[in-house]
Amino acid sequence: MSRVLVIDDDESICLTLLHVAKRAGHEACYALTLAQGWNLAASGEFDLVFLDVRLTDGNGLDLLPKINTLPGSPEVIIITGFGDSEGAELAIRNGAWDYIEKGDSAKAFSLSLSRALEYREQKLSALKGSTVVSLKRDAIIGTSPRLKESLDLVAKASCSEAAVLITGETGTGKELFARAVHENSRRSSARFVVVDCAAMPENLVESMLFGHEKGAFTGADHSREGLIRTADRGTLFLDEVGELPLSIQKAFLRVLQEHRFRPVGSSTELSSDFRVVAATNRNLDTMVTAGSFRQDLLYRLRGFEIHLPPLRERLDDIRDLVRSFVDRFCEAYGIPAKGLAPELIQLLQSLQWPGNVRQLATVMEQAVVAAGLEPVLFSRHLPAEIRIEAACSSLKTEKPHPALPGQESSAFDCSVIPPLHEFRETIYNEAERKYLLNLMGQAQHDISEACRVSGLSQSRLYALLKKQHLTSH
Ligand SMILES: Nc1ncnc2c1ncn2[C@@H]1O[C@H](COP(=O)(O)OP(=O)(O)OP(=O)(O)O)[C@@H](O)[C@H]1O
Repeated sequence: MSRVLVIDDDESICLTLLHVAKRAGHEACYALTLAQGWNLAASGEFDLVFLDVRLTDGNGLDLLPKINTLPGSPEVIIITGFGDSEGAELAIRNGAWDYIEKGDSAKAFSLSLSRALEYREQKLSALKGSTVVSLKRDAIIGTSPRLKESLDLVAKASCSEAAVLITGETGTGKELFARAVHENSRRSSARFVVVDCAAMPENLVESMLFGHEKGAFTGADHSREGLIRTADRGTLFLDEVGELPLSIQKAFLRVLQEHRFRPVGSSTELSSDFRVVAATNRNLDTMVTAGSFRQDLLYRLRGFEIHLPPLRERLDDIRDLVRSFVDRFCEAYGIPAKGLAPELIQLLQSLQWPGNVRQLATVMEQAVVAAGLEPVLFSRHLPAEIRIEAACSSLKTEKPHPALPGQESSAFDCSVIPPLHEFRETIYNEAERKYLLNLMGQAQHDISEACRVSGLSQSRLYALLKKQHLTSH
């Protein structure tokens, strides 16, 4: 059960919201002035405040920053009258959870209330369960239980000297976590040396890792220190370790065991006190079975294994990640910080994210650019392909279910319902694009033929192709 406060000078609105909150099983009370409201809110006992904008004794938005600094930092939903939506957008930018209009139905009030309280519950339980408070993790964003399990392992691995293997899909943050292991270890003042095993030409891998003497091979004009030596007293990060050629795997295993190696063309052995952290998005066990990865090396690398979950399995983190990316890109583009509409977050949480956090960052950069100076980011600012994916995934979640007596069965039963005009526009656009692709394919890119088949004029056809970013040839 949560505690809800309504601050509004219209008593009928207060009573409606009180009823909505109580029916959902929460305790609720109301205040008809800002002064009274603040007195109640300052007790710090509320989880959620419904806050009107225009009250007889002042503007609700002026109270928002004060409410945000209260110890329990309750969620705030702004109640707006007709024509106040600009102020409401500003409110979201300043930390309000959502805004609702006075004319909205009680169902809309109750939906907004339950979403805000659900978010709050997750936020509080994530804070409570935080066992890794002492870990330096500045760049790693997220509080989901799945992410925290991985952070716990970082904390454990950082206290040890054992090798660490970080696994996970592309873009899940493997390099970020590898850096966190280094930064939290006793080696943090020495270097973190990245070896991109996928990007090293096979004939140079050995000399890049072990170094070489002058004249060791054609083109070796100078002797060069290898990356293993550079990582002395620090951490050697083998990114994409699954791509390491088999011949080098054998030599590297020996270095891992003895911490001694011989640069190419040298007769002297050198030593290096490095700690290895490796990462891969491949299944190394399968590679071992297939004979393309050495079992003994895998055994050696797996001192600690940290698996990073894909973003779709920790959707709770999306909000914080988006907040951080939007702030970062606004700063980079020199535009004022933006608020985030809850419907934007819900849409982002409905997607699969095959490129994980990296893909989310790219999408948010595009959205920030598209929104320009608008103060709040909405889903309409997202790139078209993302909105289409969301619309299609909501179509796929359609599940036939018998209608309850007196209730119509819903055509699109999905958790994220976009506004109808947005949904319609997305589907319409997708259909139009498919039509044009088929049309141009069938007409073999002959414009006159395409016009004949479609009944479109040339100028209209060109305009449509341009709109859909399709070429006419
Ligand atoms: N939890 C996170 N918090 C903040 N940023 C993150 C997080 N996870 C990943 N990123 C960002 O996403 C991008 C990709 O991360 P990173 O390069 O570490 O992924 P990766 O798993 O090593 O990817 P790949 O397998 O493709 O090399 C980086 O810009 C990184 O800063």
